[in-house]
Amino acid sequence: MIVDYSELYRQFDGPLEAWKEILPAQLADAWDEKKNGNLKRWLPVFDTIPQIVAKNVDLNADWLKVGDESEVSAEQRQQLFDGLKQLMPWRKGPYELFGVPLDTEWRSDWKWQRVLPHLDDLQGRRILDVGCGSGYHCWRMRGAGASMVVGIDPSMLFACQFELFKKYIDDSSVHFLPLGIEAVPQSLQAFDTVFSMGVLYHRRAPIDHILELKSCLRPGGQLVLETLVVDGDQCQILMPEDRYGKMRNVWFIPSVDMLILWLNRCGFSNVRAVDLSQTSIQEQRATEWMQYESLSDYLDPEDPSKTVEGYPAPLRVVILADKK
Ligand SMILES: Nc1ncnc2c1ncn2[C@@H]1O[C@H](C[S@+](CC[C@H]([NH3+])C(=O)[O-])CC(=O)[O-])[C@@H](O)[C@H]1O
Repeated sequence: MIVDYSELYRQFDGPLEAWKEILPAQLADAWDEKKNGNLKRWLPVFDTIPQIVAKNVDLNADWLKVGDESEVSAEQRQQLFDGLKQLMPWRKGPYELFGVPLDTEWRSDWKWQRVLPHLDDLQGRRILDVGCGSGYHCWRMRGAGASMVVGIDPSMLFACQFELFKKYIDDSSVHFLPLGIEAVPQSLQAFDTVFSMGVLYHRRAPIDHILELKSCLRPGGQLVLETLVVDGDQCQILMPEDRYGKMRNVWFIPSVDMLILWLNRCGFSNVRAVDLSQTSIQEQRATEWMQYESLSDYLDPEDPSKTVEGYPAPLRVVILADKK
């Protein structure tokens, strides 16, 4: 395993003790190269990139800034560039690593700008970010004052991308666990804020997902739920026949009012939508660092208000809710 989790275990106290008991086995399994063949391709990157710590780090910069160009030699910069290339595709960002601009498929900073102003102050909070991707938002949460951030995501590519940045950032309070939400013990009630952004529509059982998120929160904690929605009233929901915007695994896309109903039925209070935004082809697009298809290829070329399958184009809501 390339990651030393001893600091994480040290910080997992109080209600997190229950998870600490099973975590070592879960993590060993996730990092098992026999079970995930791609790790053989990605892990060697960690032997070839410069072994330094960044001096100039700005977790509040939209292009998350880790190190200045002046902190590395031309040779080290090339090693970094090559290492980053080996960990493509880069979907969630953007970052700037020792002067190398990493323009990712998503402008995840735009989502953060839509979310952050509405949140309970993150200062001193323990946060869980479910489906955290490369961990871009985890770093931004820490930049906004969180005392500890735990990001979980079952993608081992995202895990490697996160660990590459973690190598250079001298901060022991942000952690990535390469696990799905299913791996979190029930009734943990350990986090002050739980984020689930871009995950709900991938879940076959959305109500169970909401209840899982709730069980991670302490009483009085805040849920931040960001997901795809469709226009319509409390009775409206879209279940794609097959793909949605060429994405597999899209199950339920409710209206905002239906989503609010779900959260109320799950026992949350103060449920409110704070942002509704159409995803633009400026926010999600192919770049040098993600050269596959992106949003413009998923939309009907004749009518970009629809996906290629004829469904409404991606519209995303941010909902906040309090656990009683
Ligand atoms: N069972 C699971 N448990 C946890 N995560 C999962 C699971 N299954 C898939 N994921 C992860 O959920 C993330 C969803 S992406 C949102 C990223 C970020 N939050 C963003 O808002 O930009 C949006 C998208 O791919 O449509 C991916 O990284 C999956 O690996």
